[in-house]
Amino acid sequence: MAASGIKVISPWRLFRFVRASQVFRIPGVQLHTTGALMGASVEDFNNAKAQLGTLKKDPGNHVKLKIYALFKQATQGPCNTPKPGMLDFVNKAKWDAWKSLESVSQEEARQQYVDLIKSLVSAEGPAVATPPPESAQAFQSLLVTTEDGITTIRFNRPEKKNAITLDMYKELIDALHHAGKDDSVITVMTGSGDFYCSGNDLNNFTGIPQGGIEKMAKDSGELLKHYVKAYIDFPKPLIAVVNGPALGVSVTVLGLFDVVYATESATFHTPFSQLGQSPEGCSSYTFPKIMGNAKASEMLLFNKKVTATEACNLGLVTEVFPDGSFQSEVWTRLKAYAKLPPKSLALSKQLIRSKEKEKLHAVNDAEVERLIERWLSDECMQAIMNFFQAKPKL
Ligand SMILES: CCCCC/C=C/CC(=O)SCCNC(=O)CCNC(=O)[C@H](O)C(C)(C)COP(=O)(O)OP(=O)(O)OC[C@H]1O[C@@H](n2cnc3c(N)ncnc32)[C@H](O)[C@@H]1OP(=O)(O)O
Repeated sequence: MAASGIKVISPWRLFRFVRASQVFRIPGVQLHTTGALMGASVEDFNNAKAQLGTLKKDPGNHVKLKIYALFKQATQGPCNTPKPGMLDFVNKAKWDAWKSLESVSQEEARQQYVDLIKSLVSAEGPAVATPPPESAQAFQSLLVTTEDGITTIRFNRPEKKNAITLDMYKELIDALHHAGKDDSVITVMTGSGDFYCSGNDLNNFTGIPQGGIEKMAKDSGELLKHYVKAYIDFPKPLIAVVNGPALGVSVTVLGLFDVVYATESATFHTPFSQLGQSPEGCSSYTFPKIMGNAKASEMLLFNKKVTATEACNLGLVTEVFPDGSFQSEVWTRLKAYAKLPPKSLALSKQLIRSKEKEKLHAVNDAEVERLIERWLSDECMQAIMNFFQAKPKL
């Protein structure tokens, strides 16, 4: 169907509705037939063909078949190709549609084609200027784009190694909610620059706001809970493209992703005890489940930094790619994933997740409760002061 600029999908769905009737009456679309005798010019016909590509709504297979048949009839005259076999549903449906127009002249078919496209365009209402992408409008510290069925959420503070500020947590929650509802098939998280993300921005705990330090800890706890909840409840496949070192909360939530791809030089580090803190992102549950208690304890209690290959052997990372070909190999693969049937993907993910959603929410609540205490502890305050005074690298 390349010539008519349309694609017919799902042989089974097509078979079901085309089998019943070859009469094209299209509900919801009023045909403004200007009369076959007047005849549309070749220019009108070409314009209509171009307009077809601008339709925002999928007109459905029934209409697409009609468009196809009119296009063939207008450009080639009556159907003159052998009838496809009964089991070749798509080609049989197309052939039947074209064949059913054999008594229509080419000129008349051209006019009907033009009228049909006009009707579809006017059914969509007046053209509205496309707003700039939400990323450009709304987000300060993220780059969010949707292309080829993939919504990409990119941490975008490379000068601070993509550390997550309080505002950035809010932006990430918004971006995830939006991605969960948009028409993309998969969602990808990645980082700008040489880091994936250096975790919580330690400045989040340095200013003492009105209401005192207890209120700050409580508010941060609420924010963290919502942040992690956005991952637990995320309805579509969520894929991390770990382009460099990852720290703290950016590592712990990886246990809530469906797939994690990492470049060879990436590292994974959760230095909680070093910072006087405790695990979050449901890692106190997901890490032992993924890698076993002993290995999880090395990471979550004893601050062990693991390489991408080690993280892959532990089951936290799905696959590791050479640094040189990481981006091209991963994005080629993601583009192919985004062509899979979206509903099937989302429903399969939800089946997997639904078994333990309740558990994950309970773990999130418990982790946040513990962290609120930790943030008020001398151990934690001392660790943060040390970072800003001596700037020891983790
Ligand atoms: C709502 C609240 C929820 C809280 C949830 C809790 C989560 C827990 C965690 O996430 S724990 C992990 C916290 N992260 C860290 O402790 C990392 C601290 N940073 C470092 O150790 C190093 O900066 C580094 C190893 C990430 C990178 O070292 P490198 O030498 O390559 O680069 P610089 O140190 O020069 O970094 C460039 C500038 O970026 C600033 N920066 C980097 N990470 C953070 C961070 N997490 N918080 C604050 N600032 C960070 C760094 O200070 C440099 O800034 P400067 O140019 O102004 O000096």
